[in-house]
Amino acid sequence: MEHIVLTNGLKKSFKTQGKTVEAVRGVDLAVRRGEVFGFLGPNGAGKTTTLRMLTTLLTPDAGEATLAGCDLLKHPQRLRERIGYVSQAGGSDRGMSAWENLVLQGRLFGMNRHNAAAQAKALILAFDLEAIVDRKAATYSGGQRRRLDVALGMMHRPQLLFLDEPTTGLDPQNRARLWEEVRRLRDSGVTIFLTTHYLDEADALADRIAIMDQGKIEAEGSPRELKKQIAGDVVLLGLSADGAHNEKALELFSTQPYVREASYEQGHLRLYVHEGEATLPEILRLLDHAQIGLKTISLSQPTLDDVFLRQTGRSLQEA
Ligand SMILES: Nc1ncnc2c1ncn2[C@@H]1O[C@H](COP(=O)(O)OP(=O)(O)OP(=O)(O)O)[C@@H](O)[C@H]1O
Repeated sequence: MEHIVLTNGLKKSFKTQGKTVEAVRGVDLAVRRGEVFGFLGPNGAGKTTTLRMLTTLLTPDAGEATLAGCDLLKHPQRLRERIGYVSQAGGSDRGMSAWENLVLQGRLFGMNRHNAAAQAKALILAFDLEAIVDRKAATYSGGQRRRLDVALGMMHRPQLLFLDEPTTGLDPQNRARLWEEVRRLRDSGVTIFLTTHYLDEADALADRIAIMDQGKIEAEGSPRELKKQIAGDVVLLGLSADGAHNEKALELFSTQPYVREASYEQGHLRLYVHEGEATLPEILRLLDHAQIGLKTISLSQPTLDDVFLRQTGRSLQEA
């Protein structure tokens, strides 16, 4: 298996107002060539700091990395030519049109006028920007501007494209459209390294994901593999009981043979069970018997949030 990104023990701390923040505390990542790699984690987990190190914008305190065949520390310049980076803010100049932005970007990467124009034309078609190509970027909708940002990141034909939260702020339609474009880029051979807050996005788009929390990688694998670790179903019980009852309910269910794991948080008892449908009547019977009131009950397949919850004891949505 060829890896396009391999990191070993990457670390970065910041000192502010006499305090040290360990933003990244020894990160090992392996991204395969040609995949969409989703990088997930709550606010402040260290995703952007990792991304900024990998894209040469920040020097690591320790560790090493190889990207697209280049050593991060020894050959940053060569590495920059092989990767693209689309930051959260995007890279377009709003006073210029899509066409001007793209051609300028190509020229900045050392392309001659002819090559820059040819690549700009191809990207305008690929990202469906024909209708607005001569208008100033300041007049674009959020979705149009994002498409231009990604096109700009692709101008110098990178092998590896970093997208930092590409769909934040987009409406569902534009999100779906960008997902399609990311898939098409992947199908054309580009490796995509994507950070996101959205679990459904990582689930739908990423071939493999890494979940980061508090500066460390907590889990890595395909969404399917990760969810398989939590075999079975998740039953979520909304209890109307008070604190003492909740303790009792947790204790009660923890000892049932069909419950693999039970946890309690914010009024909800979460049970990981082998076969949800078959165990529901038994769960209801037990609650009734113990005289514990029930407000809601739901049965679902495990999500990436359940994976995160299991690793960290917190919900990614809430974190
Ligand atoms: N330049 C800096 N100076 C001081 N602290 C920093 C700096 N950059 C990041 N940090 C801190 O490092 C930690 C990790 O931040 P980082 O931006 O990498 O997280 P993130 O996972 O990208 O979060 P988000 O999803 O909110 O963008 C946070 O505690 C943050 O406050």
